[in-house]
Amino acid sequence: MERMQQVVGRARAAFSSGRCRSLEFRLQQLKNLERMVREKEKEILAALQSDLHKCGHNAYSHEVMGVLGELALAMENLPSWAAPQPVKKNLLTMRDEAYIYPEPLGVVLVIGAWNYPFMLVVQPLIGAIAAGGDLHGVWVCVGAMGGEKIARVGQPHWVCVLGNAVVVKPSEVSEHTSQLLADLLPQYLDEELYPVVTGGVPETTELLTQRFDHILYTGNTAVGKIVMAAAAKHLTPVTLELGGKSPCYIDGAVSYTHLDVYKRQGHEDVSGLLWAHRWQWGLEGAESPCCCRRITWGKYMNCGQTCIAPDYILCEPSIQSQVVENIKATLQEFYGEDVKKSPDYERIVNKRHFRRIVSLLEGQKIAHGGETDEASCFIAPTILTDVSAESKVMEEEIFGPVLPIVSVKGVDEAIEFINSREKPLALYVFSNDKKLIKRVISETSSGGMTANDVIMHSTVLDMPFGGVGNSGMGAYHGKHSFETFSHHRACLIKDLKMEGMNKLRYPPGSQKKLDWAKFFVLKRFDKVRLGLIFLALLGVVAAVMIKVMFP
Ligand SMILES: NC(=O)c1ccc[n+]([C@@H]2O[C@H](COP(=O)([O-])OP(=O)(O)OC[C@H]3O[C@@H](n4cnc5c(N)ncnc54)[C@H](O)[C@@H]3O)[C@@H](O)[C@H]2O)c1
Ligand SMILES: CC(C)=CCC/C(C)=C/CC/C(C)=C/C=O
Repeated sequence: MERMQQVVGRARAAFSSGRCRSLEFRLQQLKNLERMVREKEKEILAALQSDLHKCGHNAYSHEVMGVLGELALAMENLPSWAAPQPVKKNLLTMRDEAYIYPEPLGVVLVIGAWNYPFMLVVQPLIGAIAAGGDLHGVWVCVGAMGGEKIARVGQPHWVCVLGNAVVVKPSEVSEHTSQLLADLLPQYLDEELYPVVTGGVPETTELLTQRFDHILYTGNTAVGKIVMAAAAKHLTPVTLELGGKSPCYIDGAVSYTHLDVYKRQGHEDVSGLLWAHRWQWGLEGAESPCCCRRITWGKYMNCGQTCIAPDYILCEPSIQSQVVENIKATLQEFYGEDVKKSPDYERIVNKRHFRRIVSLLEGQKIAHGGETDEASCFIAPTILTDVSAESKVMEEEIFGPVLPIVSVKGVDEAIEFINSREKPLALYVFSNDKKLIKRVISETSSGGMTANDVIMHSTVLDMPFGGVGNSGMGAYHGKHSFETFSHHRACLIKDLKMEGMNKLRYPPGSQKKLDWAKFFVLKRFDKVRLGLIFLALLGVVAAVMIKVMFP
C-alpha cells in the first residue's frame, strides 16, 4: 500500500510543482516518446515477439505504426487543441470574454491489456500527456457576440498548471512488453510525472485504492466493473475500453437488389451491369472473395485476440458454404499450406486462454481448422458452421481464432439478433446496398462500426474509439484523447462596467424587469439578422440626417 501511495504521491507532487505547465514541455515529452519508439524499435518488436509471437511486420503495422501516427497528430495539433475555444454569447454577456478552457485533470491512471500491450498503453499516454490548455500565452477574445476568434498575443506572462501526470500500469500477462515499458519510459520521459507500475492483480488492486483524477482501463468487462467501483469511492471519472462479441452481417441478397435497381432504372439488358457488379465484388453478393478476405484478415490477426475482431458471422444459410470456401482460400493465401509455420500467424497468449478457447469447440461442427497444440498455445484458424445462438461459443467473447457462422433469414433477423444481445464494441456489415448499410446503422447500436471491411474504423484517428453499454464508456484517439483527459472549464470574464444592466437581475423583482431579462437572455440573433437590423438602423439615421440637413 505504502509503495503505491508513494508512486501516486510523487506524481501528484510533480503535477502540482507545475513542471508540466507549458505547452512546450508537453510537446517535448511527446517528442521524447517518439524518439523512444524510433530508437528502441528493435527492443519493442522483440518484446512483442516474446509475448505474442508477433512477427516484426505485424508488430510494427499493428502496434508501432498506430502509436507513431497518434504522436504525429498530437504534436501537430496540440497548439490548436490547447487554445481556449470561444463560444456564442447572449446580449447580457456580449461585451465579455466567454470561452471553454481545457484544463488537465491531474493524476491519471492508464491500465493496459495484454493483446496489443505496447499500443494500448502508449496511445492513451499520449493523450494524457498532451491534455490541458495553453494559458501560458496571453489570449484575447477578438470579435463581439459569438467571440469569433481567440488570438494568442504577446509573450507568456503568467503560468498555470497544465498537462496531466500519468501512472502507467501495463498488463502483467504480456510480461516482456510490460518490463520493457518500465525500463524505457523513465529513460525518455519525466520519471516522477510518468511512473510505470508493473505487477498483477494485487498491485493493480492496491493502485486502485489511491485517488486518481481519471482512470482509463482497457480489458475485460468483469474487471471493468471492479475498476469502476474502486473509482467511485473517490468520485474518479473512468474511461472503460472493454470488449464483447462484435457481429459481422453478410448480405447475400446484393445481386438481387441490384437487379431490381437496374430494372427500375429502365435498363432492359442488365447482363453487362451485373457483369461489372460481379467484377467489383468477385462474385454476386457480399459473400464474395473480396469481403471474405477482409473478414479473414481482421478475424485471424493476432490469432483472434483483437478487441474489435469480428466475433461471429450472421448470414443466410444459402451463402454459408460459399463464405466458408472463400475464407478457406484466403487462409491458404495468407498463411500457406502449414499455418503453424507461418511467421504471420500468432499464438494464444497463455494456457489459461488456450484451454478456454479450446473448450468453446466442444460439440461444434468444424468446417475448417480445429487443430490445437497446448505446448505452443497454437490454435489453427477455425470456422464453425450452423452454430446455435444458444451455444457456449455464442455466449462469451471468443478472443481467439474461432469463427462461428450463425444463420439468419435476412437483414431483419440479423438486426433483431444483434439488438437482443449486449451492445458490441464494433459492428460489421458487408453489402453493396448503401440503404441496407444505413438501415443497419440506424437500427442497431455499437461502439463503432465499419461497412464492407473490418477493424479499419479504429485507424481513423479523428473518430472516437470506445464502447457503449457493456462494451465500455468514454472514448479516445486523436483529439478525443485530448478531450477525455481534459476538463472543459467554462470561463466568463467580465469587467466592472455597465452595472446598470445588472439591475435586471437584482431584487426587488418586477414583471417589467423579467420581460427585459427575457429579451436579453432568451433572444437569439443570428449574424445575418443582426446585420440587417444594423443596416435598417443606419438607413433610419441616414434618412433623419438627410431630413435635418436638407429641410
Ligand atoms: N476496447 C478496447 O480497446 C480493448 C482493447 C483490448 C482488449 N479489450 C478487451 O479486453 C479483454 C482482454 O483483456 P484482459 O482483461 O484479458 O486483459 P488483462 O488480463 O491484461 O487485464 C487488463 C488489466 O487489468 C488488470 N486486472 C486484471 N484483473 C484485475 C483485478 N481483479 N483487479 C484489478 N485489476 C485487474 C491487469 O493487471 C491488467 O493490467 C477482452 O475482452 C478485449 O475485448 C478491449
Ligand atoms: C495494419 C492496419 C492498417 C491496421 C491494424 C490496426 C489494428 C491492429 C487495430 C486494432 C486496434 C485495437 C484497438 C485493438 C484492440 O484489441
